[in-house]
Amino acid sequence: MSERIATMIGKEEIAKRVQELGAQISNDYKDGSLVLVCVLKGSFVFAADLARAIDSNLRVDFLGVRSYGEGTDSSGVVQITQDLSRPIAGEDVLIVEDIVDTGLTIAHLMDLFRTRGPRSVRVCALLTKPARAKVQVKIDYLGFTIEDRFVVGYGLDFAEKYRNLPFIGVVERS
Ligand SMILES: O=P(O)(O)OC[C@H]1O[C@H](OP(=O)(O)OP(=O)(O)O)[C@H](O)[C@@H]1O
Ligand code: HPA
Ligand SMILES: [Mg+2]
Repeated sequence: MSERIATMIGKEEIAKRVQELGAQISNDYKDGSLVLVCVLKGSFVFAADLARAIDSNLRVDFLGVRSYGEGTDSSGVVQITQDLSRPIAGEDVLIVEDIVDTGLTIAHLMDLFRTRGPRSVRVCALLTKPARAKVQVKIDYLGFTIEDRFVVGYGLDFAEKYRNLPFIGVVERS
C-alpha cells in the first residue's frame, strides 16, 4: 500500500494567516509579560513562525504533551511528557497549539495552568476540527477551521511521520 499526501492548506496560505495572527497578538499584548507556551511536539513549527510574527516582548517555554500515540484517535489520557522550565505566576500565558481536535488536551492544559496563578491564559491554535469536539474550549486566536480529516504536516504527525512537511495535508492510501 502506498501513501500520498494531498494538500489541504498550502504554505503561502499558512504564512499569510500566521502573519495576521502575529499582528493581532502584538496589538493585544503591547505592555504585558507574554509567555508563549509551545505545546510539543506538534506545535514546534507553528510556534517558531508565530513567535517571529509577534513584535511584543515575550519569552518562550515548552510543554510536552501526548495523547495520540501511533493512531488517529485520542487515547483520552493526556500525558505530560515535559513540564515548563519556569513558573508562570503573574504572567500572561498564550498556549500555542497546532490543533484543537477533541479539545481534551487544551482543556487539560487550561486546568493545569490555572492552578499556577498566571495573570491570564489564552489559546492560539492553528487548526480546529469542531466535528470531533468532546469538550468546548474557547480559542482566542484561530488560524483555520477544518473538516473532519486527520491532517499531517507543519508539525503535525501520523505515527511521528510527516511533521516536516511545509503544508497541511491529508494522507491518502492506495
Ligand atoms: O484536541 P485533542 O484531541 O486533544 O488533540 C490535540 C492534540 O493532539 C496532538 O498531540 P499528540 O498527542 O499527537 O502529541 P504530539 O504533538 O507529540 O504529536 C496535537 O499536537 C495536540 O496537542
Ligand atoms: O488531525 C490530526 N493530525 C495530527 N495530529 C492530531 N492530533 C489531533 N488531531 C490530529
Ligand atoms: Mg501527534
